[in-house]
Amino acid sequence: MEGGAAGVHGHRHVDESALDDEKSMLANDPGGMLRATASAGAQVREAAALAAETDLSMISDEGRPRAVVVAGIGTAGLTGSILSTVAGPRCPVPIIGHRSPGLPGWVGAADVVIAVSASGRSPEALAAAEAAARRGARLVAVGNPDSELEAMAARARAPFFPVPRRAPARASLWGLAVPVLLAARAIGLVKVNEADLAETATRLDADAERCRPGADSFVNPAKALALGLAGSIPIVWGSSPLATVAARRFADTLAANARYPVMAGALGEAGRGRVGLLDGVFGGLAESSRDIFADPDADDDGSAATRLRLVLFRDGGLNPEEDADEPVAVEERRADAVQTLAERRGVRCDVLTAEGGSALERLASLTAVPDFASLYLALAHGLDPMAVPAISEMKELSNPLPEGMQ
Ligand SMILES: O=P(O)(O)OC[C@H]1O[C@](O)(CO)[C@@H](O)[C@@H]1O
Repeated sequence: MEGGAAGVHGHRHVDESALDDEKSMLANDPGGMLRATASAGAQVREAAALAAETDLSMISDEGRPRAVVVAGIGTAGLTGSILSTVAGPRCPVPIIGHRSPGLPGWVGAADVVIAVSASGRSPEALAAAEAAARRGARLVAVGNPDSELEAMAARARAPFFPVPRRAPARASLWGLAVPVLLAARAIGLVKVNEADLAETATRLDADAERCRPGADSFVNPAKALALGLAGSIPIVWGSSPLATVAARRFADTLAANARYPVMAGALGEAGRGRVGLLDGVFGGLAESSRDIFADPDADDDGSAATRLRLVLFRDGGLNPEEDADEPVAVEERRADAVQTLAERRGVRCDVLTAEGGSALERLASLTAVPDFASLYLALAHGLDPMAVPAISEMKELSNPLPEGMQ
């Protein structure tokens, strides 16, 4: 049945066969989200090349700042979390993500502000750039060339990293994140080198190849992950700070692309509270009352059973001990423990384990497959993964009418 409001087309039940036909999948993705997501590796290379042409002496000459504020919302805001995790727990300068318009009151001339916006016009990034310039903070701007943000950076004589526009912003994660990292490198906060960038891009390319629309579900990890999640309430927990950034990204893309409600967070925190969900109505109770001979997708009344599905992002013990806040062995034991808990209660669990040497590559290894999975889940429900009318409707309803139209 077609459903939804405001021009949303889709169906509640998942159609697995929709993922078998490459041609119809591409037709159901008119905005080209599959293609844009496959460009992640290219985005890393392109951003690194464009960044090499940006003069950063203005921010690097003044040495180490008191703090770095990464200002932006949505995907742009996530770049602040990526910077924090790549800088690691030993970073000598606080890195603060700021997701509302303007800047915290304490930000001033001793600080660096990185304003990020894919469109170059989010009120959050623009107000932060404006406040940074007014308060004499060192400003760097990242986003759409020929935008208001670029003009603002030019007026403030601040470096600007152009990120060629790929709508929507969530399809530009890598194009936005790399300039933020390179700006932080210029002030000595991260050690990302050219080899890390090249290896990260290569890994993103290889994952895009494994997850390509033409690869069948039994060899395509993203289609398999999507079909496993179908009809469930996903819970996505990360075993380490880096894995938690990837978990939150998956929650963002599952919500925006596939319109699934997701709970995401750090396993350390969840283990002290939310892990109780595994026992509840959608967890152990749903599993223990399930008739094993019944259609796995149908309840007594014929409707789909709603159950939790745990997706565990593990850092794989690759975090160097001396760099970690807590011993890797503790993270690993906690991840093993939650898998055991899920197993004991019959809650299904997918595990994604990070691979690669650098923090950036490990993060990439935990985002590529899930990014594609969110698209396949949307397509299996007949949803256009790009168009989110609720966001425009929300903006329309919450923005004041222009002068003269009240
Ligand atoms: O990166 P931008 O263009 O500032 O947008 C911020 C956020 O707003 C949205 O465009 C929604 O309006 C998101 O897709 C995005 O992450």
